[in-house]
Amino acid sequence: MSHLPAEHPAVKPPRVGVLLVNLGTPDATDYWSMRRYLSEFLSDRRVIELSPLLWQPILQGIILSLRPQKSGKAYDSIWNRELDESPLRTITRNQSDALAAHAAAHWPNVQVEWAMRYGNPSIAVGMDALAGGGCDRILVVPLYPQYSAATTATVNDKVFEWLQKQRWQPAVRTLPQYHDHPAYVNAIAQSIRDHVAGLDWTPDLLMTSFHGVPKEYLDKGDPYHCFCAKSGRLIREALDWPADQYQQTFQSRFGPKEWLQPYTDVSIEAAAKRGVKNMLIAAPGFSADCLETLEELAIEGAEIFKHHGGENFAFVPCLNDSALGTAMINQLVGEELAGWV
Ligand SMILES: C=CC1=C(C)c2cc3[nH]c(cc4nc(cc5[nH]c(cc1n2)c(C)c5CCC(=O)O)C(CCC(=O)O)=C4C)c(C)c3C=C
Ligand SMILES: [Fe+2]
Ligand SMILES: [Fe+2]
Repeated sequence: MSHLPAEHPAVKPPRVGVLLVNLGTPDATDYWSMRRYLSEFLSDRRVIELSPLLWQPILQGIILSLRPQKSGKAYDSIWNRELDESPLRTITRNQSDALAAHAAAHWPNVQVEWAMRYGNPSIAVGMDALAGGGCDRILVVPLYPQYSAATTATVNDKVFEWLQKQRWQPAVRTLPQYHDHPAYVNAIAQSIRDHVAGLDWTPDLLMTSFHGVPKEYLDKGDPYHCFCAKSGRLIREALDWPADQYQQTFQSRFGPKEWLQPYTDVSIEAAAKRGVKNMLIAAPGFSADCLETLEELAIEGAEIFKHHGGENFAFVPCLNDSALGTAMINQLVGEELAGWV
C-alpha cells in the first residue's frame, strides 16, 4: 500500500498560459536606473557577441559612464508621465490586457501575462505567475515579427533558463516569427493606408525602417536581414506602392562597426537632398512604439528631413494596442494554441 507524503504538491486543474514578451525598458530615466537597464541589456551575449573578458571592462568602464545620461535624456523626451513609465511598458501591458479579454471570451482556461527581456517585469516573474496560476502548458510569444538571435532567441533562452530551475516543468511552446504571416502584413499595410488617408499631402516616399544589427551577425548566419527585406516587399506589394517610391532601411546603429545598410538616418538625409518633399516612415519591425520609433524616427527623423530641405514628414505609429494590432495578436496566438484550447 502506498502513502502520499503530507507535503505532496497540490494537483491543480490544468490551465494554459500565454506570456507576451518585448525587449525591455528602464524603470526610470535617472543615471542609475538607466545604467542598470543598459548593463543588463548590453551584457547579453546574444546582443554583444564579444568575450566578456574583453567587453565588460569597456562596457562597465567607458560605455556605462556616459550612455546612461544620453539615453536617459532621450527616454525623458518620450516618457509616459501620467503612469511614470516608458511607452513600451504601457503598450505591452495594454496588448496583454486586450489578449486577456479575448481569452476570457474565447478560451476560458487561458491565463495571459507579459514580461520584458531586460528590466521589469522579468520573464521569471511572468513564468512564476503562470505556473502559480496552474498553467501546465505555456506559450511564449516574443513580440518580434522578424527572427533574430539578438531578440527572439534571447527571449527563448531566458524562458529555458527559468525552466532549468523547475522541478515540475510546464510544457512550453514558442511562437515562431511571423514576418510573412498575412495577418501581420495586412495589419501593417492597413495601418499605413489609414495613416495616409488622414494626411492633407501625398507621400512621394515610403520608408520602412527596421532596427539594425551588426553586419557581422548576418555574415555569421543570422537570417534577420532577409526576413526584414521580405516583410518590406510584402507590405509594399499589399499596398500596391510604386517600387521607385519605396525604400527599406535599418536604424539604431550602436558602436563603431558596420551595421546592416542602408542606414535610416543617412537615407532620410539623402532623400531630402535629392528633392523628396513629402515622406512617410513606418517601423514594421516594432510591435510597440518605443524609444527607437518615437524619438529616433518621429522626432529625430523629422528633424533630419526638414533640415535638409524636406517639407512634410509623418511617422506611422506601430500597431500597438490598436484594434488592428490586437486582432493580429489574437489570431497569431489562437493559431499557435491549436490543440491546447
Ligand atoms: C549592440 C547593441 C544592440 C543590438 C544588436 C540591438 C538589436 C535590436 N534591438 C531591437 C529593439 C529595440 N532596441 C531598443 C533599444 C536599444 N537597443 C540598443 C542596442 C542594441 N539593439 C540599445 C543600447 C537600446 C537602448 C536605448 C539606447 O541607449 O539607445 C528598443 C527600445 C526599448 C524602449 O524601452 O523603448 C527596442 C524595441 C531589435 C528589434 C533588435 C534586433 C533585431
Ligand atoms: Fe536595440
Ligand atoms: Fe536608438
